[in-house]
Amino acid sequence: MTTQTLEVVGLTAGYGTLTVLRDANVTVEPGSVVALLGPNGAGKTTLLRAIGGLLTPTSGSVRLGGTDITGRGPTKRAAAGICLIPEGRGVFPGLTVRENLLLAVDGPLRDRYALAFETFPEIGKRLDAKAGSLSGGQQQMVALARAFLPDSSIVVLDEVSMGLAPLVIDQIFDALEVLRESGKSVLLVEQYVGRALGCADVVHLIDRGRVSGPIDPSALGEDELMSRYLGLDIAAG
Ligand SMILES: Nc1ncnc2c1ncn2[C@@H]1O[C@H](COP(=O)(O)OP(=O)(O)OP(=O)(O)O)[C@@H](O)[C@H]1O
Repeated sequence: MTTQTLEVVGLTAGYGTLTVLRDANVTVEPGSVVALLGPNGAGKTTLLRAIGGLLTPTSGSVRLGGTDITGRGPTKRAAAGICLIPEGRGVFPGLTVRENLLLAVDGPLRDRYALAFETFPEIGKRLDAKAGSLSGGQQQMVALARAFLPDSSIVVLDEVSMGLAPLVIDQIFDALEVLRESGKSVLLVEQYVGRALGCADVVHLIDRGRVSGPIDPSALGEDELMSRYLGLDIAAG
């Protein structure tokens, strides 16, 4: 599947009468990694949910390859290539790894998940284990496996490193490079600012629902980023 440009244009969204996100503009170019950084409650998850079609905005649009997809639900967006990996381990602990993986595909598991198994060999070896018996890191790899499917072209990740040991976080960030190298684009929300700056081509800051314009992370060090825009209690991983 060819990766297309994802555009969030003038998006305002919230919950009931609460407006969380105001006039957000974010563009994810094909093959690029875009990081969205900001404090707790700023609206990061809300933006990702609106991109995934889980939340209907009050105004603005989401466009894929120039086509307005704002009115499409999550299933159609997934079919169009948008792969949302939500916060928390998105696995069913009582099902085996194989059963978890089969939820997202038809057809032979080994073919469809070839890139995922190459990237995370331990999950390919544990297909018959209950997902709940795996370590937290391995469960996150199972949750992430969908991102490696050939039909996932834009991968949207909400705090994938949450609660994981530093070595596992290294593995996950190496895996993001694999995604990029395979031609996919990545939009990620990440609490570890240093890690996000290390892999992102473009950064957007978000504070109280306001999203900054695109920032070139190489032009801005982590300290400057933190002090100029955030002033947050964010751990530098
Ligand atoms: N389902 C909901 N109903 C009502 N308010 C919500 C709901 N989900 C989130 N909110 C509120 O919207 C605001 C933004 O939440 P959101 O989860 O988008 O922030 P975030 O930047 O992802 O924060 P965190 O880092 O804590 O996940 C918060 O004030 C939150 O309380």
